[in-house]
Amino acid sequence: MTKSSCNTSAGEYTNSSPEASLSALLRLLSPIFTTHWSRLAAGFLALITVDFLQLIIPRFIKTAVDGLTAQSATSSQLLTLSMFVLLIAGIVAVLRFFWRYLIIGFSRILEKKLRDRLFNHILRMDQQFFERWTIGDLMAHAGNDLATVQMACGMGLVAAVDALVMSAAALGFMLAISVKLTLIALLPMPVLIVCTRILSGRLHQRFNLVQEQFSLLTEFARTTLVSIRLIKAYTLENFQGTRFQSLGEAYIRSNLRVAIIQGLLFPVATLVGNVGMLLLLYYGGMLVIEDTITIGSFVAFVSYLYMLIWPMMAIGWVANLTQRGITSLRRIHRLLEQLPAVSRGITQPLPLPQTTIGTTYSCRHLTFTYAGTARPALNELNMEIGPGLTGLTGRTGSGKSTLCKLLLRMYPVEDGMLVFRGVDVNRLSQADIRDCIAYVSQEPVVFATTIAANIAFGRPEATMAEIKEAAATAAIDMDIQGFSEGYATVIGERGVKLSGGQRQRLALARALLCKRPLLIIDDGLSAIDVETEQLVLENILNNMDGQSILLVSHRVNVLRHADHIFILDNGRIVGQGGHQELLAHPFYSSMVAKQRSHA
Ligand SMILES: Nc1ncnc2c1ncn2[C@@H]1O[C@H](COP(=O)(O)OP(=O)(O)OP(=O)(O)O)[C@@H](O)[C@H]1O
Repeated sequence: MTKSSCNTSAGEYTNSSPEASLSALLRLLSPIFTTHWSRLAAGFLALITVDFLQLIIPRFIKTAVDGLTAQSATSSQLLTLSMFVLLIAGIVAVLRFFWRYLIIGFSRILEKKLRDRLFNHILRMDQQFFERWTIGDLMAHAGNDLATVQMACGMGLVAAVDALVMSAAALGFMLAISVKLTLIALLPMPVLIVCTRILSGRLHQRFNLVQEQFSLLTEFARTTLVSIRLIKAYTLENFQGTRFQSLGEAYIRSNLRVAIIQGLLFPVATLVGNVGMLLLLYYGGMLVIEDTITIGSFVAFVSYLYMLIWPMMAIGWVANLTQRGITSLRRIHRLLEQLPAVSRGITQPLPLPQTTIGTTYSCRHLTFTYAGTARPALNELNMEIGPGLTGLTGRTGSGKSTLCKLLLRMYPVEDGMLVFRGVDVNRLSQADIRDCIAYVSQEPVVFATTIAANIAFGRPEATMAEIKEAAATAAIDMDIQGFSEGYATVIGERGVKLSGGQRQRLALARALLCKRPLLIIDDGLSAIDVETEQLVLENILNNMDGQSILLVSHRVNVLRHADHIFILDNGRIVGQGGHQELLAHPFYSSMVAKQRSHA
């Protein structure tokens, strides 16, 4: 892996990838179409049958009207014709249900399959990806883009086929009655196509704006509720309330702008259709007077002209839907094309060496620069981690968390810089390495579920006894017993029912339960008082079974237990050794002095 791949720029993920060709987009959809071809075929067969049956009805009406004008129609003939019309209407109703169920159902299946694929793909991405794609972008892909593709592959396809069949057949019937009259009646139709194209384009734009306004509104409500304590502390209730109100007003305004277009679309179509009807009435009437066509043909012609209005509108609508569907599919395709930089180039990972002794991790001249920054966050680091307790300390911003994230394979590193159990990490699968590591982050992540479920997050199959054992090692068991519902206590959104120290110990219990060979605690005990921290550490050390622990801390009374301590400054190792040795180190000795005076 080259250096440039470690410094992937924002453009590499977002803009610089060439636009996907239509054939690439088709390849994305074709497996879904192929799997469900029989469902689609049955749906379109029902749709086309409905179209033809609808086209037959005016023929019956023509026969009836001609019979009536010639005064040759009998009541039994009229009854038979009515029964046929009724029968056809019944079949049309049943078939309409089926085409909708089959084709629109297919478009929902397609949407679900794309959504599942997208979701699973996003889950596999690395940290660099999440720094470049915002949650808003990803939600837009999962929401708007998928909905647009679903619409294009559902109603868009229906409208296209429907418009094609209906317009071709209606035109055929109209031409059979009178070529001249057909041409005259169709004169206003191009206006209808253009109007629908323009109006439906505007409708989509305005509808997108409505969706954006709605996202803003819900995101604002979400962030306000999440940070409610901060808002109360700064007495920002009125301020937030006013901002919410103005966002709500913008949402209403954009909805009204949509309503204007919707209000215009059908009246315009009817108006243009009626102009056609006006021409038909005059010229068609003249042809009846001249006896060129019968009254029945005239009536049938009127029905066919009405039937043409929808396909003509559909042409403009389908063109917009297709255009939007392709744009959305391109965005989804671009997202699916992204590969986690961490595993880029690893086609056949080597098997992970199995070992009974604690996991060893080696950094060899490890240098790492975050994308978009000039200065390396880690510079020429050489260190060995494990077995036993390894301490890591240093000033804030010195690169401690960065090192933890690299060990967790959240970012790519150059070949040979990180070696796990004797093998270059770039030759191993990311999942294999992560399966060996339990991680406690600086900011504990807790879920709005029970305490037991929070602890068992990494091992959902763990027994209650195991959960309690991990909680006892993390010295949180007593606190949990204090809650009226014990381990079944639901801890609220982001663990509001717990103190900062309790949340940290909960996160630690979760990591301990996984019993993985390497435990990384990135300043994960900082919110715990010194005595409890001491107790937790002793518990962990007493329960160690050949494991390796990397403990990031600023506290000497914790670090003193480490077999080896590394001191980082500006991304470089500026000191290392045991507690006693480091007492002579300026940074370490000043830390000792400060903490002694605080005690
Ligand atoms: N995602 C990122 N993108 C760019 N720079 C980053 C990113 N994360 C961290 N940095 C920078 O890398 C440097 C090291 O940060 P890091 O979080 O590793 O420090 P730390 O030693 O863990 O600090 P602390 O003790 O405050 O947690 C800092 O200068 C920080 O600004």
